[in-house]
Amino acid sequence: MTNNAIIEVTNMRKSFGKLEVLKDVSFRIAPSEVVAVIGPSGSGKSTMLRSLAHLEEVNGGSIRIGNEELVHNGVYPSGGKIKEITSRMGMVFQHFNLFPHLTVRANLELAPKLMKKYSAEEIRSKASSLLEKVGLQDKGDVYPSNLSGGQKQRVAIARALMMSPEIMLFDEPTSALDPELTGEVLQVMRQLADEQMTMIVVTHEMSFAREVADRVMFMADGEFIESGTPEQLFGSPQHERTKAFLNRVL
Ligand SMILES: Nc1ncnc2c1ncn2[C@@H]1O[C@H](COP(=O)(O)OP(=O)(O)OP(=O)(O)O)[C@@H](O)[C@H]1O
Repeated sequence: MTNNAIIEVTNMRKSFGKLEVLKDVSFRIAPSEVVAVIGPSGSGKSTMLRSLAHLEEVNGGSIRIGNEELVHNGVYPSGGKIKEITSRMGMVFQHFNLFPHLTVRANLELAPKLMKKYSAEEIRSKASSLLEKVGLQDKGDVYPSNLSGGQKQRVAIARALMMSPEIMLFDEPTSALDPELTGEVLQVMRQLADEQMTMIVVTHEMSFAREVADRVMFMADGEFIESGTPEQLFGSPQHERTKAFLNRVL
């Protein structure tokens, strides 16, 4: 898998001051793979994901996206290279992060307009088809404050898809939602998985990890302790820490 991995992380380290949050993290993700990252609160899952999207800068290690290095042995490239690499990834956050002063449609259209990636007409038609894809074709003119949490998160997913990412990163996308609204978001994510989108999903949603992920990675104290298919990880976890965590959450 080394050569065809779409994401390759090698010896990634990240500290906040004296707090070592990621300790020598290495993993590879294959194209179209759906990986769920699970683990206790504070174990470094968000930091790992945010580092991939360059929302945090690591202190050491390398991150390769496709054939390009976002960071090599802790050193970042200069110029527009970073933006070019991170534009291949879309990210969805726990708290949606929509622009409150923009309509749903304007939220979708902002980044591609700024990046001048498509013509105005293409942007409009892409926004319409993505709103339809997430079941919100009638909400284009509405402001985020008038949407439910589940609807906001579906807008956030559509917005991330506007730039035609090759990889989608989800940071606990359903954690801020009322339980009855998680289903509609997970449904959209399942559809993306079915369409062969490469996805890394940090989640507390064990049913999603079990049913949709190709692979589940268990993180604790800034390290990946164990990784396997959902059957392996949930059925016969090998490490005591994985067992203890699953006993607590299942
Ligand atoms: N910007 C920051 N500055 C200082 N410390 C931080 C920062 N971001 C995260 N941390 C700390 O890093 C550790 C890991 O946080 P992180 O959010 O990555 O964990 P997590 O596994 O995603 O947790 P959760 O499941 O609760 O979201 C925590 O101790 C957190 O307080």
